[in-house]
Amino acid sequence: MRVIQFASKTFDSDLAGFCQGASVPKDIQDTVTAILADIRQRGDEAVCYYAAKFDGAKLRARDFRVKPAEIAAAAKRLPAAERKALVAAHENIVAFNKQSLPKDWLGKNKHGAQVGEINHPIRRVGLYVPGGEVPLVSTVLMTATLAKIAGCPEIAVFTPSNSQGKIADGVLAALDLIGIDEVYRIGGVQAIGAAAFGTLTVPAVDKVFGPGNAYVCEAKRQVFGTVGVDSLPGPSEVMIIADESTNVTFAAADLLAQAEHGSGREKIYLVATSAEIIKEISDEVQVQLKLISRSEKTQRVLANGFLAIEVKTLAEAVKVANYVAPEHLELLVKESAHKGLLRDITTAGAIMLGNYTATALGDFTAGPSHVLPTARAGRFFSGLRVADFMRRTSVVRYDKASVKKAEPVVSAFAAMEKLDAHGRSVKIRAL
Ligand SMILES: NC(=O)c1ccc[n+]([C@@H]2O[C@H](COP(=O)([O-])OP(=O)(O)OC[C@H]3O[C@@H](n4cnc5c(N)ncnc54)[C@H](O)[C@@H]3O)[C@@H](O)[C@H]2O)c1
Ligand SMILES: [Zn+2]
Repeated sequence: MRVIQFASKTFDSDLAGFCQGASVPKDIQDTVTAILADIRQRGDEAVCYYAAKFDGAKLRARDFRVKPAEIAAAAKRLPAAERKALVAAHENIVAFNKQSLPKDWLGKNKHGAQVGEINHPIRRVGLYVPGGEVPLVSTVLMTATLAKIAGCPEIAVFTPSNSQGKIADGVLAALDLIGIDEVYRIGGVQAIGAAAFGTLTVPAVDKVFGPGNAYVCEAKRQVFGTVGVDSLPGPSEVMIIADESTNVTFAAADLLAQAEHGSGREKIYLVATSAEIIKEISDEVQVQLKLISRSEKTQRVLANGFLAIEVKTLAEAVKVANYVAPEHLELLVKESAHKGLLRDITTAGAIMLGNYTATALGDFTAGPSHVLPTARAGRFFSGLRVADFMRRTSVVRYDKASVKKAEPVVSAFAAMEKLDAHGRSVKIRAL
């Protein structure tokens, strides 16, 4: 862990330097470029090669697609309590995300012409479900549920297998629950490349979604333009803003929870109003580290990806949060400060309010998608919503009366832009 003070002369550059560590280094960028080029050229053959290299899985192209019977069997095997959890989480996710289903609208402009917007689901979407370190069962629900609400006709899911070519039962059971049967047991850069460029076995998609490690995230960035991509959700981040009212045990547990993802590139931030609070919480982190099962990988994040920041006021904490744009932001501060912080913090992916709101509630079951921007992309991206699975077309209809009203405006623009044919095309309708 590193501690810096907001008041220090080098604070801005220290913070910038630490955040820079969340961006993708040149060697990963180059690796990704090379793999994508190979996938584009050799298709399935290259996918097999990289699945063997990175996941240890000996797959033939005809093994990529998971058979319906395998999905059904996994769903059947899932213990009742786990199935119940999937259903409960799904209910909250559906209820939350239905709220943001974009609506078509039709109105009139100042000329009296009809104007409006219509929305359509994106025809074919590719969802990435991480599975390198641990199978992210919840990511199935946090992406596929939204795609279903949007009404995407084709939903293809990509997730890495283990070295035996197997996918975790929970992931397949979640897909079964949502009713998705196009599933490919391929992950990493090779999955993103196959989804974007298409191969003989994998038809190309129109947009790729979902979180992943630095390789997956960088692959999505590089295929942007060939296909659409969502918010570049990379290795997890949490920032906790703490004051004297913070529950130290809870705060330490939440820092450890996001450090445990295990890709090793996760970032955790503790912003506190005194050095004592920082010491109490970071000591407690060390105590609780002994209680969790993934402690070795988590320790790596604690050593390299843990920044504590001492501030004098919550106004300073706001400045830090707005710069970092953390994926998850826990405001474990006195209740009287909540309203002001919600007003002033404008870049967080998701805000968790009050001592009882663990980030893990949002990860699994609260309702909003856990697919959230990282590495400061929260400055310009928001968390995944149903609208991201849709595209919009604007519609305009003039009649003779309204075109007459618009003609002088068009003629003036046509003259300014020296585009005679534009002006003429409207003038002849207004005669
Ligand atoms: N931001 C969000 O919304 C969000 C949500 C959930 C999870 N996450 C993050 O997703 C990440 C999941 O990472 P993961 O690693 O467990 O799974 P992953 O599926 O994202 O990545 C695994 C794949 O990475 C590839 N890979 C690994 N090492 C490589 C190398 N040296 N060269 C090329 N390719 C390589 C392999 O193909 C492997 O299959 C975690 O960091 C987690 O924090 C983010
Ligand atoms: Zn998490």
